[in-house]
Amino acid sequence: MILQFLFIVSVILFIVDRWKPRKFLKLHNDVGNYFTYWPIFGNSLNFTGTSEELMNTFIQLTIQAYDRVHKATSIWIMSKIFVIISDADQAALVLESALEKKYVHNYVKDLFGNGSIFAPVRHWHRRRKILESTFTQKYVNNCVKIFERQSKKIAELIEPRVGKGDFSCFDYISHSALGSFCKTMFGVDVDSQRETVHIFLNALTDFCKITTARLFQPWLNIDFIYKLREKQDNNIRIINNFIDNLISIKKSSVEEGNEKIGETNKEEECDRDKANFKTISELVIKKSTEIDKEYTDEELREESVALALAVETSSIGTSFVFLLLSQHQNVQDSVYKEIREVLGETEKPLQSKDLLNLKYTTAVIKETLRLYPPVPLIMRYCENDLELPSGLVLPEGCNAIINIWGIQRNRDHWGEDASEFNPDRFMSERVLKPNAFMAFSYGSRNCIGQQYAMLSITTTLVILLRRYRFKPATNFKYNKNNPIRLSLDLMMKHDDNFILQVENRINSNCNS
Ligand code: HEM
Repeated sequence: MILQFLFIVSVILFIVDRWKPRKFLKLHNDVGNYFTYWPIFGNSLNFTGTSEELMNTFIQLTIQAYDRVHKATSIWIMSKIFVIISDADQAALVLESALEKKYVHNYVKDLFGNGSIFAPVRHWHRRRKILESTFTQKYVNNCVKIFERQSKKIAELIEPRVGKGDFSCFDYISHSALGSFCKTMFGVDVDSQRETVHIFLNALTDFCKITTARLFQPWLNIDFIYKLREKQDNNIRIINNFIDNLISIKKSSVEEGNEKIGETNKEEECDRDKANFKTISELVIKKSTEIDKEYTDEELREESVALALAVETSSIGTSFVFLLLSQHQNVQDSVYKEIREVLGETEKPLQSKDLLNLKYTTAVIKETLRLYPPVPLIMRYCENDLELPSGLVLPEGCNAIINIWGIQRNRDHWGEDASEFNPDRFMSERVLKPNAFMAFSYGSRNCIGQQYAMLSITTTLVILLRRYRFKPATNFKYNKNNPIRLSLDLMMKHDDNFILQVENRINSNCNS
């Protein structure tokens, strides 16, 4: 029975493979790649293997793109064509004109529904309007107190790791960022629930891993063979339960007149009152009511799950910054020096205006996100024919992959030293090509949380660098011949889980 089914499916796929639309065949002819094409599978067999191998395949496609007329490659994922764009101007046009994320939305909708990040455009307009009115610079400035408190908790938690050799900083950072998110989104403190947070973050990571595998290897969607649906359903259940629980705590606290918001303590409440702090959930509900009708619990959950994923992106960015600082001691010294000069010796509460004055620190964060963008690619769907500046036409119905990784390392935009870590390039008045920095994307569907992410990363840097010096992990010095190992699972991470070492600054010799 199974064999018969597989035979019929193979015949159908073979026919589909032979009769691809002419416009797509022409597109592949104009763009193409150097990989082997397999009947039925197209290039998708190149995307099997570990998350690290997937990232390496992607890097190879980027290198191929640099040598091609349109600075792009095209791949067949079974019978679907994807054009991978590695030039800033070509990408900018696609990001401005093609707003749909149809292909990827199909794979993630069971979890994110119409949550803003992947939402179909008909839902996205309203969601974007609501979020945009919330994530203003003014609002984000008020979140600094929460970022500061959470970062101090990381500082306490890593204390036992001081001088004890290699450890991964990622889990500490990611727990803390989720803590900030739960506080800013719902006013709920989850710090005492480390195990629940851990299970939630693992489910989110596993969801991304399975989704990425399925995106590039569509046969993994045959559930009765691969049994991934059950795993994915379990991940979704864990993630939704966690968020639903936060929503219900928030709701009951509102009903009880904000008497007890989660496990908020008195001192924190006092701070919140001072800043007249409203949670993101309060603001989005208010805005949705003003626009048309109040967010349902389901809408609020979808948006919250999307934002939790976005916050995980920020944790990855923060961890890359620490990884690079551990490798570049001179840069770490300069950041520390700037922190002392701008913020002084005493540990006054941090103010966003001071953090925004940390120009070199900001340059270090941007340079890190340039070389190691946590979201290295974005998929968009072309609903109409789209002519790019190079003359290439992306026909209606094809998918474009914006190769943020490739654009941010393209020598045409960044010069011959494009793959070197040099924060000074963001200190100069004139960045070589401003739209080539796309870590937060570009155009009307760009990242809403850019200021939130930048301030939260800066706060964590300030708090941890004041107290600690970060050193490379044993026997690990990266260079051209020994690059940082990367993995790709919707987001890009360090495959060795951001391993480094930590010392007390007070005891370290270079304390200037
Ligand atoms: C270093 C951290 C971050 C990076 C690198 C990043 C990057 C991105 C990228 C590449 C996109 C896709 C945009 C597109 O499709 O064109 C995006 C979308 C988005 N991000 Fe971020 N993000 C970060 C942190 C955050 C944070 C902390 C939040 C909120 C708390 C956030 C909220 C969003 C939202 C809501 C969208 C969807 C925007 C839309 O579709 O209109 N992001 N982000």
